[in-house]
Amino acid sequence: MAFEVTTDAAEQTDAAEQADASEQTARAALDILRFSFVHYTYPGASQPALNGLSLGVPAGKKCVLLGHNGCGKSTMFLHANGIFRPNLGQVLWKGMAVSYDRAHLLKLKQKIGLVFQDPEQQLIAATVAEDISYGLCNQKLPEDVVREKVYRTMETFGMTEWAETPIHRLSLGQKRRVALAGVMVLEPELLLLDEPTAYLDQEQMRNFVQELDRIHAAGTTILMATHDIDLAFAWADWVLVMEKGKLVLEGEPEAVFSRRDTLERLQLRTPAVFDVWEALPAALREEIGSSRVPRSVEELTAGLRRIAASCIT
Ligand SMILES: Nc1ncnc2c1ncn2[C@@H]1O[C@H](COP(=O)(O)OP(=O)(O)OP(=O)(O)O)[C@@H](O)[C@H]1O
Repeated sequence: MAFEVTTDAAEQTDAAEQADASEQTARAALDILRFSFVHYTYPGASQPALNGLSLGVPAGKKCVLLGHNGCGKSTMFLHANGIFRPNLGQVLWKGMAVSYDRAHLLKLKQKIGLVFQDPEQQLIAATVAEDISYGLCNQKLPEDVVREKVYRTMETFGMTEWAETPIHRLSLGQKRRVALAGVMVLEPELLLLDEPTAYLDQEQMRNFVQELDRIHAAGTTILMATHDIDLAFAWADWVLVMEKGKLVLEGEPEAVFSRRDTLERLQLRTPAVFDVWEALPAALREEIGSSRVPRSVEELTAGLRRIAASCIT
């Protein structure tokens, strides 16, 4: 199901409004993070970056955040873990309004890990091991605990051999992985990733997505901002779409990408596999036998190969 978010009351009947409201209330209880009517304008800017943003991140899901350049995705992330404070409205963590005193913010930053778009913004220490230990040292943990956690994380991320490597010697893909490891070492409950796959090659992208799936399987909710529509469709189980600082559409991937009119208006394309699937004759789709649209070209090709094989035998 996809929910199109409209602020025009005239577009909604009373009954639909009531159904929407109870649906929203029920869903809000399942959200790990919630934005409630958040407004934010950068100092000196003429337009708001967040313009009454209300959205929820459902606990336990793999979520993507889509939207045109400048629609407010990064600004939303900076509000999520308290780096920015709304001019108006509220950010809620597990149903509780975020409190902006130092002690609470420090705790919030452990629970909500943010990986920036540009790893250079995040990596500050001289070597990989030092960088991964940075957040733990800030928590003033005993040295042996820090060492153990850093080693375990480097092992999980397959980077023990880089421990003493200077950060500036790493490739972009490697820097991205170190930045992710530096956030994951703090064991956040929610991981926010700002365009993590931009400029990665196919192999790096596959490895990165596998790492995310492992992180998610271990119990972390993930919200990834991306411009990669095919990745969004293949990976996510919940999709949020923003426009001009507001949420305009949300739902399961198939439902969201069925809203062609809305997506066209937002100048967002549909996933390639979605278009190919819709162009196939209904009989062929039935024969492939999937109860849902295949999530990737590989999945669709596997279905077509199965049919081709059964025709030959
Ligand atoms: N430091 C800043 N000062 C003033 N305006 C800013 C600043 N950072 C962002 N903005 C403006 O705020 C709006 C939202 O920007 P934001 O970076 O959050 O968008 P985005 O959706 O993450 O974009 P992209 O997809 O290009 O990364 C844009 O209009 C942008 O120009």
